[in-house]
Amino acid sequence: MVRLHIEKLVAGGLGLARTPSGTALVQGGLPGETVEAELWQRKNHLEGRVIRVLEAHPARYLEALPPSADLPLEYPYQLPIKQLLVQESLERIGKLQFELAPVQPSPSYTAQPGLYYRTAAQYALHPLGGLAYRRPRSNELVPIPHDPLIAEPLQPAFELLSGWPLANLEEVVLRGSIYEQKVQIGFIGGHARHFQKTAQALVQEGIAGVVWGASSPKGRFRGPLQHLAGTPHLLEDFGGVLSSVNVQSFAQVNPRAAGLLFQEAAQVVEPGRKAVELYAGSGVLSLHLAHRFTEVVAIEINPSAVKRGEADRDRLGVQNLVFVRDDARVLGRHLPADLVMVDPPRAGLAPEVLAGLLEKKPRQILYIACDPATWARDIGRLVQGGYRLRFARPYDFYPFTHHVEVLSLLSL
Ligand SMILES: C[S@@+](CC[C@H](N)C(=O)[O-])C[C@H]1O[C@@H](n2cnc3c(N)ncnc32)[C@H](O)[C@@H]1O
Repeated sequence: MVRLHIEKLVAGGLGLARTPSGTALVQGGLPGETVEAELWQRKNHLEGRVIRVLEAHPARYLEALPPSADLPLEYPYQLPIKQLLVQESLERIGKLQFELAPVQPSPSYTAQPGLYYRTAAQYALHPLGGLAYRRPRSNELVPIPHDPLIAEPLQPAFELLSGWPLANLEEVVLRGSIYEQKVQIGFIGGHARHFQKTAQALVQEGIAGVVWGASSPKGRFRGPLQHLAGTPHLLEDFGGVLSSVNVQSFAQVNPRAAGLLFQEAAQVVEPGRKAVELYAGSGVLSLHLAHRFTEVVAIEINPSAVKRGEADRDRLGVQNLVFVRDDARVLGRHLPADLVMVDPPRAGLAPEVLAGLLEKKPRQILYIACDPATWARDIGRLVQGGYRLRFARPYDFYPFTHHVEVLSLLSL
């Protein structure tokens, strides 16, 4: 066991500390804290985990939070940490000196800033009843009697499920809408036919809809899926664009913060003839930008997201947007374009996408990222390939966690 002083948080939410044997990256401490940690050797650095906090950060948040909340600090203190984390990722991984615009805080949903913002959450079922979280990087189940990160419309559903007998299930998923003040539930695992009656009873209790998904090694809702009861989707307001959301496909979990990002994205790009969005989900970003282009193509792999996007487009009367259900790696077929927008999963851009961008060289690339490390890697490569980074701003979509979103614009 060693005593360490945590200097700062780095990408991945790990605390960086210096030791006589080299740099250590530890899980569980906050910048400025003195901790006792156990360490082990990784390739070229030490890694570890905090066992005890010896001198806590004066603004440490002391109320109970779920284990995913790895930044337990009073809200205003979280923001400079995220700003620095993105800035340092860009310098260390992207090898770029560039001054970021100041972090955009999450808008408040209640009188308590930073809490009650998430409109989606997944829980495991504790063997002794109630909902539980899997501790990050382990299989340990931690019971959670209350989750102050989920938005208010999800709270009654959380209570209901906590006391409901839900045998033979692996996970429950919640997706709510602040706009509609309603919630959908997803059941994962077991057999759909065992949950028909439960689903109907939940709808009678006020749940808007229930969907079942088979447990699949490919991931949540990547196997067989069945709609069990109630409505198939909800509407949510993302910065003035009403977009459909459902439990089984991706949508941003902090709608007000995402709405601000989409609005700023629409302002920072130069208008043009054609825009292509890769990793488009249901195309909320394209819907925000469509009026600035003659033609917009949104490419997304998930069929449910494409279906929702097409319905949203028609409901909103947007006529210059087409969806293509395909892999982002086919981007070459849709270029040239004046703008390519990307919002990839945490792994960042697929090598084929990066190569396609560098070959076809669209004039502008709008890059939205949920992982600063892979974003910085990709930005570094695009800059090496001739682009200039023009604008980048961290957005706090995920208060009380180390996660941070980035909006950025590159051009030739
Ligand atoms: C971070 S989400 C962004 C969605 C959307 N921009 C939004 O804000 O709602 C990433 C999206 O990429 C999609 N996706 C993942 N891999 C893909 C691929 N290889 N080709 C196309 N879409 C992909 C996922 O289904 C998901 O909808």
